[in-house]
This record gives sequence, C-alpha cells and structure tokens, in this order.
Amino acid sequence: MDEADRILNMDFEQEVDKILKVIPRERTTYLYSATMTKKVAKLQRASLKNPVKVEVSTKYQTVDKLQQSYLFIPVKYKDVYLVFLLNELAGNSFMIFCSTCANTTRVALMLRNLGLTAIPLHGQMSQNKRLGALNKFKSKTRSILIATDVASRGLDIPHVDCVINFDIPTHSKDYIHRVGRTARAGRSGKAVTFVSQYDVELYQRIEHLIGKKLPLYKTEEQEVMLLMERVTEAQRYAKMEMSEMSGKGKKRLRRADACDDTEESLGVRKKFKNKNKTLIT
Ligand SMILES: Nc1ncnc2c1ncn2[C@@H]1O[C@H](COP(=O)(O)OP(=O)(O)OP(=O)(O)O)[C@@H](O)[C@H]1O
Repeated sequence: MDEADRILNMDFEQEVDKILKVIPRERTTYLYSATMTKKVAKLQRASLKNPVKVEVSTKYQTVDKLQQSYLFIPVKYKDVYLVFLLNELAGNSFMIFCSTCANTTRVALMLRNLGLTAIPLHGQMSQNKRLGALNKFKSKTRSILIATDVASRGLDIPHVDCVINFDIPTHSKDYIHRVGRTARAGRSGKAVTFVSQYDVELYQRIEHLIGKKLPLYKTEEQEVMLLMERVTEAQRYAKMEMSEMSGKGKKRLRRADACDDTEESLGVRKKFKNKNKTLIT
C-alpha cells in the first residue's frame, strides 16, 4: 500500500474495505510512506499481524540537495510575488501548490493572461483531463503545473526544478510530500513557501516537523511592485474568465470538469492577449 498513511484515512474507507475483502487473508502487507502514521486506529485498518517497522530516520527529513526557503508577505501581494518569482527563476519548471480547486484555476488563468505557460491539475477535473494536464507538463509543453494536494504525492517527474507552496499546506506532513516532487533521485531542486500574516502558526509547525529553520528568500520589494499593474490587470481578466466559465458550466449541465477549461480560448483572453506582452521571454 503506497502512501499508506493517506490511503488508511477514513476518506478511503469504502475503497480499502472493498479491496481487503477480495484479497487473501494470509498475505504479506507492505505499507510505504515518507510520513507513516503512528495512529493505531489507522494501522488497524490494514489488518496487520506481527508488524515490523523499518524507517530511514526517526524524524521527517528532506534531502540535502533541496534548497528550501520562505517568503513572508502580506496576503494581498501573493500573486505579484508569484509572478516575480516565476520571472526571476525563468527557464525552470515549476510545481505550484494551492489549497483549493478554485484557486488553482484562478492562478492558472492569471498566469496565462501574463503569457506564462501554466496548466492546472485538481480533483474536480475528470481523469482524462488530469492525465492530459500531466502529460503536457511532463512533455515540457507547459512549464508550470498548478495543483492541489492531488499532485503532492507519488508523481515522479524528474525535471521539476522548483516547488512553490503558494498556499501553505494545512497539514504540515503534506509539506514533506509537496517539496519531495523536486530534488528527486540525487538531483537538486528548490522549494519556496509563501507565508502570509495568517500562516505563521502553520509555518512554525512545518519548521518544527522538519527540524530546521529555513532562510528567507531575498527579494527587493520595489522591484516586485513594478509588476503590480500588469498583475492587477491579469487578476481582473482571470476573475472575468472564472465567472464566464461558471456560466458556461451551468449550461453544460454541471460537467464536473467545467472549471478546467483554462485551455479553451475565451473571449476575455483574446481581448487581453493583444494588450499584454509575455513576461518570460
Ligand atoms: N536505487 C536507485 N538508484 C537510482 N535511482 C533510483 C533508485 N531507486 C529509485 N530511483 C529513481 O528515483 C525516482 C523516485 O522513485 P520513486 O518514485 O519510487 O520514489 P518514492 O519514494 O516512491 O517517492 P514518493 O513517495 O515521494 O513519490 C524514480 O525516478 C526512480 O527511477
């Protein structure tokens, strides 16, 4: 059972029970995770007999080649700092994590309005669309994947250079999984976590979990603010596109993946495209 601590959560109760019913009682069960649960109630669900635990380390660790930092910024400037960071680190491929499907879509639209090749991936998309998004990112047709925690585990895409926690993870263990999407198998990578005035406690929990204090990602505020006007305009168009989509979604009889149509050309984007130059050249 891979990502066992997640699979043994009660939200997978029905699926796990179904599987346990059809597999042999006499078996060897292996549970894997970078963050294995110690909760007996959860482990009981895997029906273990005489369990043996093997661990690489007693504390949660991130790899040495992962360069981690954080940005402490007011919540209202998160978008502009994101655009700044993507420009500063241009040429890399990014995984950006958001906490909700709606924010994933919004950020993707906003970045696309600025000419950046961003694609969303979240749980409200059909499996086909999820695979499509993933393939575009894997084949480097898109250099920015914006995802919810649906993409925080298990994905092995070696070329990911940088993980950005745009919304801080609410469960600090998810931090370990998210940043583990880069610096895989001996490669190096970067992870930057956005910390707003509302995230301080959650951030402290993360530092406690990984057992180290991370450095601040250095930026010049004046330089970042130069982007404000263009970002504000891109936000405005993204908002219009979001409401255009929700209208469209209703017409389509609530298709589950309606909010993923960021790839389809919408009237709003066409109007905007001519006005705005690509930020990353
Ligand atoms: N012994 C090894 N030597 C070199 N590369 C390896 C070795 N074992 C695995 N790899 C490579 O490391 C990458 C990560 O492996 P894998 O996806 O199995 O990791 P994982 O521990 O399941 O990661 P996660 O749980 O974070 O998704 C893969 O590209 C795999 O080919």
